[in-house]
Amino acid sequence: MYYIGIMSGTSLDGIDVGLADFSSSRPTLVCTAYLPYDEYLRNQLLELHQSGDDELHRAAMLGNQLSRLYAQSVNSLLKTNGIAPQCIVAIGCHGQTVRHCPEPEKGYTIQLVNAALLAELTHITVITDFRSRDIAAGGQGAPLVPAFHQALFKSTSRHRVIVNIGGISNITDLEPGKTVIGFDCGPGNLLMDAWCLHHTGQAYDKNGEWAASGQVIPMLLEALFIHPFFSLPPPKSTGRETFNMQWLKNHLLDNERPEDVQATLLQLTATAVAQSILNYCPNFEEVYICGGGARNGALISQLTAALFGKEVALTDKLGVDADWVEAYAFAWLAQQTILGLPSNLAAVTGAQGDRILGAIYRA
Ligand SMILES: Nc1ncnc2c1ncn2[C@@H]1O[C@H](COP(=O)(O)OP(=O)(O)OP(=O)(O)O)[C@@H](O)[C@H]1O
Ligand SMILES: CC(=O)N[C@H]1[C@@H]2OC[C@@H](O2)[C@@H](O)[C@@H]1O[C@H](C)C(=O)O
Repeated sequence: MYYIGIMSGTSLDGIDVGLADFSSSRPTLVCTAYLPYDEYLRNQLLELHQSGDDELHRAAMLGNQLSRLYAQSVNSLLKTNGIAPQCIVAIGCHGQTVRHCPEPEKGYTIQLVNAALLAELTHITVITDFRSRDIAAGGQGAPLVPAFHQALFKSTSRHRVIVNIGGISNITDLEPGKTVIGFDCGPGNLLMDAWCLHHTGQAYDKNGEWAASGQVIPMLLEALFIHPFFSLPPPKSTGRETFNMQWLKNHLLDNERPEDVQATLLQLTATAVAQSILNYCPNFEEVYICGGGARNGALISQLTAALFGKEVALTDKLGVDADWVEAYAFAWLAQQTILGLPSNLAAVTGAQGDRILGAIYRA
């Protein structure tokens, strides 16, 4: 029996679907699919990150549209691989984050998805809304993948750090014999993506080549790092509310060369991740990267340099393709919910305790 994980993350690039088998002591990712968002959908989602006219209706319509795309991705993955829907215990569907506000008292987080519709269209049990329970228990509701990193990647002898570089970047510290910690470091790719799109028309800077053609602007880098999120101790999580194009523009003089700004943004991501590791995982031995940022060679070089040349590899080396860790994680989170097991780590999110996450929509 299998589980499916669906992740559509803060990069707003598209939908990752992974089908996993947890039935043996060695879990496997059986097959995967990716469906990119078109520009119109991406822009509609971006607009919903701020208040605007008739936003409840627009949010509901986008939840429906996303769920149809999720269902299409799942159904075609099953068809292509000759797997019947009855073989899937549940789908863990993250949804599309459009607001994340984990502050005490007014805490909430919104991931768009119509899970009822997804269950109808796939005939499979759907689990969603993984973050709300953790927030209700006083936590950040994010990051949630550290529990999965622990389950899959923890070693009894080597001190590993797992780094996810998606729209936002986050780390998980897997020190043998110690409680797992993890938190969001700051921007991953989202500022680089937005700047690149604005100046080159490309959705992202392939392999960081454009950034590598520029020079870091030290004063801009320093100004960006003044944001209090970077020095805030964990638990902490963030999103597009905090790091967005407007925030970047507030720091620009408008006479910078675009490629120099891109180089600075790449350095911002690399340094934010490196500082997080050096400050909170000082005895680390190995760093493994996942998420789309793993495909940015220039970023990985800067990160490696900032970590004084310590070993930095992709999670591929641990047996999981860097592109699929998050979708795999949501399949695992779905299994935790079905088994009635907690899947937040209170030490990571700051919740009052471990909680069973997710809302279940039965097939
Ligand atoms: N070849 C590449 N070169 C440079 N960057 C890349 C490459 N491939 C992907 N990326 C970057 O990775 C991003 C997608 O990453 P990913 O799929 O991990 O994001 P996500 O799921 O939205 O993230 P999260 O939820 O963790 O914030 C793209 O928007 C792009 O910035
Ligand atoms: C609110 C939200 O959607 N947060 C995402 C985002 O993308 C990366 C980082 O910020 C992480 O905190 C989280 O996603 C992953 C899947 C997590 O919860 O671990």
